[in-house]
Order: sequence, then structure tokens, then C-alpha cells
Amino acid sequence: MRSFPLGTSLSPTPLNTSKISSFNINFKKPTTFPSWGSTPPHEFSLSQSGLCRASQVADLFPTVSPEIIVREARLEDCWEVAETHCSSFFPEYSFPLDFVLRMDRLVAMLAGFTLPNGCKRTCLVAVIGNSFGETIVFGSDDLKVGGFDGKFSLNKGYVVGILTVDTVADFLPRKGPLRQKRTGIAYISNVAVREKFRRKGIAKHLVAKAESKARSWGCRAIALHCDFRNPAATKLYQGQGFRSIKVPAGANWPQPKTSPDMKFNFMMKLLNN
Ligand SMILES: CC(=O)SCCNC(=O)CCNC(=O)[C@H](O)C(C)(C)COP(=O)(O)OP(=O)(O)OC[C@H]1O[C@@H](n2cnc3c(N)ncnc32)[C@H](O)[C@@H]1OP(=O)(O)O
Repeated sequence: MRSFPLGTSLSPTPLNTSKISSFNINFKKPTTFPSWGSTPPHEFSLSQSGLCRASQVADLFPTVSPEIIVREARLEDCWEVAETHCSSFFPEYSFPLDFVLRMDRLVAMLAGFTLPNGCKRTCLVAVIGNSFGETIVFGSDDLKVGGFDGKFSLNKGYVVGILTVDTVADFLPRKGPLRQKRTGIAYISNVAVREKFRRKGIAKHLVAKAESKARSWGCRAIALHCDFRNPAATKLYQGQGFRSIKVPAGANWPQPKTSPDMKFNFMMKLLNN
């Protein structure tokens, strides 16, 4: 299965906790980080600012809560975003191809997708293990690397789910004889949850957060394309109130560029503002 462009626009203020939502999930047994072991996945040095390493802080404040937080992606998340994307959409790839794929994804994200004027794009991440929230965030509001926020925090958590929402309208039906792009309709893409964390309501939470983001941008509706042969995703969106839109016969509606044999279900939901 293939997906389409991913990028982010990001949180302007480090301490604005209104941008974060969290919820508890019930794990059958005590949860540990899936791949941390004794070393957290992102061990970066903050020596320039005289601070200790993220791993040391994680050791000092071990994660005890299996809480999931949905927030906007930051620079520090980019590798795990690429990893979540590739392992979910291309699970059949093994080393070294999977590594090449992740690198390709990473470069694509960091190279950035330029946004047309006035458009918004945000990558949301569901993270686990962010035991003390976003209270310690470093970096400047002005610094952007590709589509990612140039900020990072000491206890970033581990990315288990991703979603991109934008107002670029590349894949929405055009209007008028001049085939102008639509406005006021947000578009969801690249929804993925790591396999071990599925069926815990993470995707539902990401979609709900995307809807509230779209509302905050003034959108009146939200849309997406979903592979016809993906019953899990179809059920997810139907359950969240999305309805399939019948494409008129012969209509030239833009579709995500994937393999030619892929058939998409175009789904939409009105947002109650
Ligand atoms: C617009 C797009 O990006 S479409 C692309 C969607 N992404 C993918 O297909 C990538 C691979 N798949 C995944 O990453 C995940 O399976 C997702 C994103 C489809 C679902 O993520 P999850 O976190 O497991 O979904 P979540 O737990 O929130 O489930 C919500 C609902 O979706 C439906 N659902 C999710 N997975 C399944 C499944 N395997 N079988 C049947 N229904 C399912 C159910 O109705 C579920 O509600 P319920 O648990 O109360 O019955």
C-alpha cells in the first residue's frame, strides 16, 4: 500500500498545553517502551546549552504511565514518524530495503514540502511515555527544518501513531470550469499506528484531534481517501462519522498518486463549528 505526501506545520508556543490532548489506554500487562531497552531511541546531546543528555533525564525520571498523548510533531520525532509510516504502509520490507525506505521518507520530510500561500499542514503524533508532558521544550519558534518544528523536548516520548492534516486541497474535487482548488475543506492522509499498538483507540484519537485542528483553521468539512481494500481503515472512518462520496461517472477527480490498480473510497465529514 502506498500513501501520499507528509509534512508538518507546527506549534508556535512551547508551553501551550491546549495543543496537547492525552488519554489513558488500558494495557493488559505493564507497558515498557517497545524498543528502548536501556537506551531511549533519541539520545541527543544538549551540551551547547549546558544541559544533560535526554537519556540521562529519562533514567532519572523513568516512565511509569502508559499514557498516550496526541500532539503536533516536532523535529525530534522525524525518525520515528518515518519509521511508523514505513512499518505500517510497507510491513513486508526487510533490511536493508526497509532502512533505505525510512531514510528516503526522512529526507523527503526534512527537505520539506513547500506549502502554497495561506495553506496549513500539520503532522500529528501519538506518543507514549511522555511522563512529564511538554513542560521542557527547547528551540526557537522561528526555526523550521523542512515541515518540522525546530523545537525539541527532553522527554519526547515514543511515537506510536501518526496523521497528517492539511488544507492544500490537492486531492479534493475541483470547482468551476477553471478547476479551482477548494477551500474550507481539510484533508487527512498518512494515518498509521504501529502494529503493536493497534486496536487501542489511537487512530480514533488522532482523527478526533485532526478534526479539532481543522475546525481551528475555520474548515467546514474534512475529507480523505481510503483504499477500498482496507476494511480496518474504512471501519475506522465510518465509525468517526465519515461518509463515502460517490464519484460521478467520468468525473476527473484528483486522486493520490499510488499504484495504478489501487481504488480509493473518497470519504468526507461535515465539521460542526
Ligand atoms: C487516510 C489514510 O491515511 S488511510 C490509511 C490507513 N492506514 C493504514 O492502513 C496503515 C496500516 N493500519 C494502521 O495503521 C491501523 O490499523 C489503522 C490506522 C487503520 C487503525 O489504527 P488503530 O489505532 O488500530 O485504530 P483504533 O484502535 O482507533 O480503532 C478504531 C476503529 O477502527 C476499526 N478498526 C481498526 N482496526 C480494525 C481491524 N483490524 N479490523 C476491523 N476494524 C478495525 C474499528 O471499528 C475500531 O473501533 P473498535 O476498536 O471500537 O471496534
